[in-house]
Amino acid sequence: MELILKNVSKKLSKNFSLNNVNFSIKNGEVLGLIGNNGAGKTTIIKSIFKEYRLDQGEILVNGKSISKYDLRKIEFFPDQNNFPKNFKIIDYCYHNYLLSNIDGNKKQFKIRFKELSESLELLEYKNKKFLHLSSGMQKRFLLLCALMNKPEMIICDEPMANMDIQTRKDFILLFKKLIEKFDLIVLITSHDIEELEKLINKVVLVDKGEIILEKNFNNKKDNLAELYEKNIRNPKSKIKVEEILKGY
Ligand SMILES: Nc1ncnc2c1ncn2[C@@H]1O[C@H](COP(=O)(O)OP(=O)(O)OP(=O)(O)O)[C@@H](O)[C@H]1O
Repeated sequence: MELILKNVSKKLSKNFSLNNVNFSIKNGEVLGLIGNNGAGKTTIIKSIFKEYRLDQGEILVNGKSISKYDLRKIEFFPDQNNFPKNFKIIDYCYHNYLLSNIDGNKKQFKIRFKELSESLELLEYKNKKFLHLSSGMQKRFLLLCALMNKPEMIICDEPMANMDIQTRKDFILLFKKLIEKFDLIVLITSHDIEELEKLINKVVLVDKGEIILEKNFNNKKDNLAELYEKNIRNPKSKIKVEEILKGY
């Protein structure tokens, strides 16, 4: 699969637009989409999932305009706050499975669920509710759910938010293994540059709604922090701390 964003533009407000966004991602690539808060990363992801009508440009899969069928092969790995935690894990996974796999049935679901939960060492927790699990374990289950439909691509927006240092390290290690095992294409956003470096082999820098760099990334040669500092326009903070604290 190859996903291409071609001259994508979308005005969200008078203060923010995506401007002529171009980049691509294909088999074998794990792409880190990096940028400051408000740079437009989530807007790009929402555009891929057709949440916005583009003002200009197109999103192509294997050379054709992205379709609902293509989107069934792309899984979104949700942010921690974006799913109902009162659900039993197995029920949440089943609902998720049915939503994105209209041909799926319970028997196939059970086989796949057992296989994945065994390899992720999660089988014994399947009847627990999300809210009774640690943050790290919730993420592992969300990964499991995302893998249920054998996606070709996974898109993750800040998957390591709210994780402590060790949980983040464990998550990256596990995710890396899963990417290799299932031959996944991955698009990931994260502000955790240090962990991200261990995962990605391509980097796209976005700044103020524009793509300012797209290049292959080699963890042994390249340094993400350097690339970021060199390329991203980093205006002085607009927040005047002394003024805010005046009177306290
Ligand atoms: N629906 C919307 N209508 C108007 N403006 C929006 C809307 N959604 C987001 N924005 C604005 O668009 C800009 C880009 O937001 P976006 O969420 O894409 O940034 P981001 O790079 O994902 O940031 P972060 O790292 O903080 O998650 C921000 O200024 C945001 O306030």
